[in-house]
Amino acid sequence: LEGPTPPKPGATATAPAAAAKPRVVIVATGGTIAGAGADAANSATYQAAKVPVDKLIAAVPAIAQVAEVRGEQAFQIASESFTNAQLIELAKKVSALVKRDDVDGVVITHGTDTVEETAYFLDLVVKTDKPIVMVASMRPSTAISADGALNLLDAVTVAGAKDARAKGVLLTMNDEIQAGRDTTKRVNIKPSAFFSQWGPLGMVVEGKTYWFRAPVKRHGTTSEFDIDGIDSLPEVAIVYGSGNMHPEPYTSAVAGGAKAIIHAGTGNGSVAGYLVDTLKDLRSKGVQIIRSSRVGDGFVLRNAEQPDDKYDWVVAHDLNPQKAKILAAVALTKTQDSKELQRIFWEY
Ligand SMILES: NC(=O)CC[C@H](N)C(=O)O
Repeated sequence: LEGPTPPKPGATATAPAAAAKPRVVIVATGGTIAGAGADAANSATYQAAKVPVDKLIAAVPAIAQVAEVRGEQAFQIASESFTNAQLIELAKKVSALVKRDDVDGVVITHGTDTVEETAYFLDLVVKTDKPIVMVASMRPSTAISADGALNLLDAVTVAGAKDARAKGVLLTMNDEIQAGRDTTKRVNIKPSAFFSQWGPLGMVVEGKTYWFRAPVKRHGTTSEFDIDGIDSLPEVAIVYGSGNMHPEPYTSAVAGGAKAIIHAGTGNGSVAGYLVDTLKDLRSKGVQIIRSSRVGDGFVLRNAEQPDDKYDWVVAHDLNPQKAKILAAVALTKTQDSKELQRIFWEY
């Protein structure tokens, strides 16, 4: 019988090197994931944006097994208070981080209320294939069955995963990996708050990613937009459709500086007959009219319900009003041409 090959004379035995852990930066912005309540029974009554990032990381020791992490406190706010100025500041910070050789991925802790807007904004303007993963929670850290700790661990896992590269900005919550472009807050009181009509991209379970689909819309390195060249965003207003409307919400939005109006229309982005002249008039003054829908799912068809070609209006494709607002603002930094705007709404 042959035994193991004896080492060659002069060779030194070395232990196999431990695989280097991915280096992930956690950029904290506030929200419920950093929230604290008076009592463990307070799952919905608490103050958001209280716990600093280093404490969030220290509360999940398992993170150290998954990645080498460090935290940066960008803001400490509830996400409904995000303005364009903060969106731009955050995107520039993330853009600088992903350019560094010592950063493999970025996690952003955020409030759930507008995380879908921030996720889509970063998806459009940060030119990178490195994973950028949004994370949030529905229960504050002090609550029984708080969801933030596992969500954060999962987000770091995804941000450090090679197979998460080039998939656009992601959102990791409730074991699911959602596309930042598609995902939207659908339930305002349960940990299963986020949903995409096209389904999650994958799941993260016990430190492993499992993928089922990939985004086809332009994002990251395939996007024509770059935060490094954007210093401000134009005003875009959303007007919510219902029965018995009046023109003033549209006209006063424009008087307040809106360069585009997202019509969150009924059904397939329909417009009340008595409002059509108001919208045509605003378009003739240079305001972009973009038809989205107050219905959560589906997509608005061009020239269905209203003759968009004739009126020179744009349709928001499958983007809900708040996502359409983000894309319109980003697109208007580059073009004022409605045909270009429509092309962008098909491609992103
Ligand atoms: N679950 C949450 O994060 C909501 C808290 C708060 N309104 C925010 O969006 O920051």
